[in-house]
Amino acid sequence: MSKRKLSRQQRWRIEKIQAERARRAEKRGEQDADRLAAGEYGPERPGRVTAHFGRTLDVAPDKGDEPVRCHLRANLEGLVTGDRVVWRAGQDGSGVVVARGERDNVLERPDARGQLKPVAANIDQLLIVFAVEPAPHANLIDRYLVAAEATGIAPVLVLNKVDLLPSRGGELRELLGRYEALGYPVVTTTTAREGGLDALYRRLAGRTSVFVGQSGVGKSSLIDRLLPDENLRIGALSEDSRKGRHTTTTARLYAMACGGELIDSPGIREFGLTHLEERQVAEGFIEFRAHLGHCRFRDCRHRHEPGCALLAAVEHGDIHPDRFASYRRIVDSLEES
Ligand SMILES: Nc1nc2c(ncn2[C@@H]2O[C@H](COP(=O)(O)OP(=O)(O)OP(=O)(O)O)[C@@H](O)[C@H]2O)c(=O)[nH]1
Ligand SMILES: [Zn+2]
Repeated sequence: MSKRKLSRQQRWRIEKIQAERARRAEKRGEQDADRLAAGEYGPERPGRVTAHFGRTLDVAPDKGDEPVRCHLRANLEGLVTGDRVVWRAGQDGSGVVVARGERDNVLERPDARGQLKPVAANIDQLLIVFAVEPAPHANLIDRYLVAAEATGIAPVLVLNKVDLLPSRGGELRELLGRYEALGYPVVTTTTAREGGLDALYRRLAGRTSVFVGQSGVGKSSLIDRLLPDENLRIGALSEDSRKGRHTTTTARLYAMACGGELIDSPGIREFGLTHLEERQVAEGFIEFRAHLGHCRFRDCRHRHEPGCALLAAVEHGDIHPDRFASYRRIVDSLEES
């Protein structure tokens, strides 16, 4: 409908609504200005959420700074650990978060009802930890990689307990070589030897990381070494839980001595294959991407279809048969669930 066709009454109503909006915005601005003038809140500053409990957040003004306990301005929702925010300091040592910055990415986990909920944001890398013992199945590594690819967060493979590796490296080294050839960074670690984490420190420096992986691979052992004063922090956590907060599911952002930041919670470590579409699984195998969309049938499921570009790529040695078998297993497991 063109403007000209609006009746006088409609025009009047629209003008009235707009005037009301402008008046309210002005009033809000005045209130903020008043408070600022009265010294109630300091100027706007950047910060990053290091923990959150409902509408209360901890915000670190800068890397490694002691966080400031903040509340959320009424119109803000859904902030998570790792979010970049704009906040203002109050006089009593607390603060108010007034805006959320753009997110590079967000890590989601299913809640009790199976619905995906964001738990952390702005993560540079997902460190997928596996170990010489319990030995990883290639399919398990692929599952993690597919899930990581679906989040858009760069995965890094961390092989821990290399002190248990036979001197020649054996099959596991060969397997890792295959992932390196696909372009995935691989880092080896051991907590059993001096200097066993040096390569990991270099990987962590200057980035925000999350550790994930199967039980028993050594995540806690690694994180204990990265956060030697974590006991203090665990103390802080139990203090929060006495107040009845759900701290066990709260992700926290820690500054590490090696210069990087770590986001961790028990829930995050269990990150795995969530609800994915068959398409996403295929796209999660990075070497498949060049071939996707080239099958004869648009709805090809890459099983026995004639003219399937993926099957042809396996035939020509462009896709490793183990990776293709792994893809099949993951797709089949989606159907079962
Ligand atoms: N030999 C050897 N053992 C290690 C190494 N790192 C960890 N371990 C041992 O592996 C076992 C499991 O380590 P955790 O750190 O508890 O593993 P986790 O991944 O945190 O396991 P969950 O808490 O079950 O998720 C422990 O007995 C550790 O002492 C390592 O580099 N070499
Ligand atoms: Zn196909």
